[in-house]
Amino acid sequence: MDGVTGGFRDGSADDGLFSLPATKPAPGAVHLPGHLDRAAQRELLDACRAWARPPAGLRTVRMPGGGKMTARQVCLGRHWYPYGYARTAVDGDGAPVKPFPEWPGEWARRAVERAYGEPCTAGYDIALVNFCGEGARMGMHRDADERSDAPVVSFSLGDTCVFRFGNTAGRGRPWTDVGLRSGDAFVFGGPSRLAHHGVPRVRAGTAPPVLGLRGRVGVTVRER
Ligand SMILES: O=C(O)CCC(=O)C(=O)O
Ligand SMILES: [Fe+2]
Repeated sequence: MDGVTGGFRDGSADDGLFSLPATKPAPGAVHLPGHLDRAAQRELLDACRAWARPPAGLRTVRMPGGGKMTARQVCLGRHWYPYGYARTAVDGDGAPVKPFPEWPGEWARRAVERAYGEPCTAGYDIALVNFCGEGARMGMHRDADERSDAPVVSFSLGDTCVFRFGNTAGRGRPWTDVGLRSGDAFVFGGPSRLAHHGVPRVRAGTAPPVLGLRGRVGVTVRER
């Protein structure tokens, strides 16, 4: 058993919009289960499939220590590399990064408004799309390369993952393991904006069959 908050529910059920309660694993961190309905999930996944194509498409990220990230990534708006943002895929094919369309920013603002119950005017302009195939994971890290303190919004598609949400002091405990299912949103801002987080596990085969996706896609929307 993983120590997953609230347990895992049947990934084949379509719970519809807003049917499950939001939870707050840390101050400023809000999990919104079932935030995107199936139609929105398909729309976002179709867009991710297009964004993943070259030029400046899905790539393997090499870390300065010599390791490789097991999640593969494509960026919109600005290209993230360890550790900064560039206008071109500096550690990929060198092509200009694809533009960040207005709509994922609008989706992110809506998620923040629902999470915090107040208007959000953040000028979202970057998305990092991470694809976790078989066995991929993401180590504990902070999203610290943005100048803005606007909340980060993560949208989940495909297989359910364990999202480990920790603290600002370091990579270790205390943390809370949250099961993120396809369609969930997770907002972290305010005192949790620079909290460590990671994806220690993806549960293979739990994606909604209608998406036709093997693995998990996480889309994080940020303001530079
Ligand atoms: O996939 C997610 O939900 C989070 C990904 C993440 O932490 C990141 O892109 O920095
Ligand atoms: Fe992150």
